[in-house]
Amino acid sequence: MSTTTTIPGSATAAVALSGVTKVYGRGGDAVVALDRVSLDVAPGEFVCLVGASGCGKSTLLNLVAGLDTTSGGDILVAGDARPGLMFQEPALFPWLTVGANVEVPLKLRGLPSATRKARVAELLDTVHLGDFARRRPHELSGGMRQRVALARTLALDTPVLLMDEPFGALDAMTRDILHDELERLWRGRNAAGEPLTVVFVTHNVREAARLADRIVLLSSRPGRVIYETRVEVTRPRRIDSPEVAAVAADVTDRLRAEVGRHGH
Ligand SMILES: Nc1ncnc2c1ncn2[C@@H]1O[C@H](COP(=O)(O)OP(=O)(O)OP(=O)(O)O)[C@@H](O)[C@H]1O
Repeated sequence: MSTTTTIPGSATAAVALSGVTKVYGRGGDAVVALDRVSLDVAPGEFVCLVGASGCGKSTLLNLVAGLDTTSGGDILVAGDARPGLMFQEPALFPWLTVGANVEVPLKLRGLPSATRKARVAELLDTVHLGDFARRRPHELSGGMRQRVALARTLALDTPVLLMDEPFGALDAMTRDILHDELERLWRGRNAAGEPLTVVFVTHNVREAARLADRIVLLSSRPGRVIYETRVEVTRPRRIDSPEVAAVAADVTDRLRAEVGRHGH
């Protein structure tokens, strides 16, 4: 049915889902992945989506990204740009240098060469990879490759960043550093009056409590919003702080109860 649309100049929500349903397949084989999900994400807000495996988190992001169409309901995304999407795998072009990878979206946007070079340098500095422009992806660590992927996504100059378990494959220390960097970058954009709205999917409740303004818990399949909580812990946060642990414990209890009810 309907698909992603643009909200012209909307000041209220950067992303708005209204009664979104997604059914894969037909007849007896049909799988209801999402069931009437409604969710408004404010401009500049950082929302983490958590839920049991298979509850439809990736489906929801893919729908907002416009990679797939809904079976019912509406999704509205503010602004002209398509949302940027980042996955667990950085999916870089291995034959291109780091700089050339980041340049790809700028080329696709038709920007002139000098503008592209300056923007690539700026973006690589933002993710602390200013000295690595001429390297190739295989010469970098997993965390560095994910930073390149982040720089490439930011090159879209999108106001909406959709992140699907982006740090799920990284070790705890690297993930911790990338949490700090993402938070710094996101806060910097908001402080500069260029709001960056983030919808971040994770299995890791601690990670959600570390990063989110708001955590949204989806039920086991079919995914529905069953709980939301604002994370009031002062930023910058530490993943091992008692305040973050307390938020994570609350959400984990609710997630356990949900998984217990459904057996998955
Ligand atoms: N293309 C597809 N065709 C049929 N079923 C699908 C398709 N994509 C996803 N599904 C099903 O829809 C449900 C939701 O999948 P989705 O990947 O969105 O969940 P998820 O919450 O992101 O899972 P995980 O946490 O394990 O990554 C699952 O039962 C999945 O098997």
